[in-house]
Amino acid sequence: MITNSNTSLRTEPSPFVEIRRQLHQIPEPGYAEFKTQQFLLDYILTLNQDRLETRTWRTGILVNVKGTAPRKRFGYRADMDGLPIKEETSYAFQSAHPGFMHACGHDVHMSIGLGILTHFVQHPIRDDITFIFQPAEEGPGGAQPMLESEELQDWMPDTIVALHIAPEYPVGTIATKPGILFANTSELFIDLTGKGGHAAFPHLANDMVITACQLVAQLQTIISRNINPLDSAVITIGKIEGGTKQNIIAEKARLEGTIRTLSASTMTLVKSRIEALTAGMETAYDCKVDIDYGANYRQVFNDAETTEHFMGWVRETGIVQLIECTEAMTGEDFGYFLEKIPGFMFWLGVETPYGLHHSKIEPNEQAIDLAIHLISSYFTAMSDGDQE
Ligand SMILES: CC(=O)N[C@@H](CCC[C@H](N)C(=O)O)C(=O)O
Repeated sequence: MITNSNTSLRTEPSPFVEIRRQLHQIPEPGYAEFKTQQFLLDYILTLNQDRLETRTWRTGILVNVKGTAPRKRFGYRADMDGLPIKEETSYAFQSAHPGFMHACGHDVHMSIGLGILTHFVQHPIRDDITFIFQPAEEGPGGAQPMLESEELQDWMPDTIVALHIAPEYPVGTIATKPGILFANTSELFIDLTGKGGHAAFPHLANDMVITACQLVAQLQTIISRNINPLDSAVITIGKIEGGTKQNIIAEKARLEGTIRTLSASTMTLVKSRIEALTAGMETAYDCKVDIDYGANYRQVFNDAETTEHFMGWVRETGIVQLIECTEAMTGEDFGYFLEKIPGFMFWLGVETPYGLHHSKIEPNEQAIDLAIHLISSYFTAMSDGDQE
């Protein structure tokens, strides 16, 4: 049973740690966050509804907390989906969905969202706040269609904030910077079709396992030989599939990966090199290559004025220690929100030895209450600071 509490006066762990543990047990893929959506809706219904309005959009949720005399609107966005990873944590509250795991902290992001929401139900401010629980961040990307959705238009924030857990930073710290924080991304799916055959007669077939191996190695030469060493780009092939049996030459193979760049022009360059290399493979290995770039995300670009103001406020209040970080090659479809709405994303320190997308990641839960307090205090200060 979930109960809510006053987040500003808390001296012991809040119920939002327990909420995170419950969310952790029900990780679901993008646009299939049905249980997660229901869990969040059930919790929201436990709150006093006087100032609340709730809408659903696909498997996502929008909540409006009405201010007392609104002049503007703040926004907090949390992503909802899990990853296809078999969990290997030491938790007693492991995933109940075999083969799926919250290994990117979205359970933490959502529980923090509910904590901030609870705070403002209990301590309303002058201004309105939109809470955006967004599906499909890991793919195919819920941010862009949610931004364009009818449901969000009259609750569009004037300033928006999101956070992402950071295993490498201690609890009690956050890290951010004005400008680019996360990279441009593009998914990459390459299907190779050759000619299958008997393992003993390779000269009569075109083996797509061999072609796939060559291609994986060649793709890395784009990074090492085509990209200016002072620029940055990543190509990761995270999955290879090919063939049917050990003594059958593979007719088909498939590579699945992702491209990361710090500029749109470098993304164009990487894609044109992939196309040139694969055209060469078609000739060299007498096969057919089909490329699909899947979901593409814009860079996460923090608005300079809003971010610098937030960083100054964090230094002044000392609620957490601020680290001015460099950009990372992670991707986030929150970049679409930041393209339209001034705001920022920051890393939340949850110090843990295993990184994002690792089956053993165990974020330090003490960061949950701290983040609730930080964002609640920030929105309150921004709202109070504008009083005439
Ligand atoms: C924060 C984080 O880990 N985000 C994901 C976003 C994935 C975008 C897309 N599905 C892709 O793989 O390119 C990341 O992997 O950085």
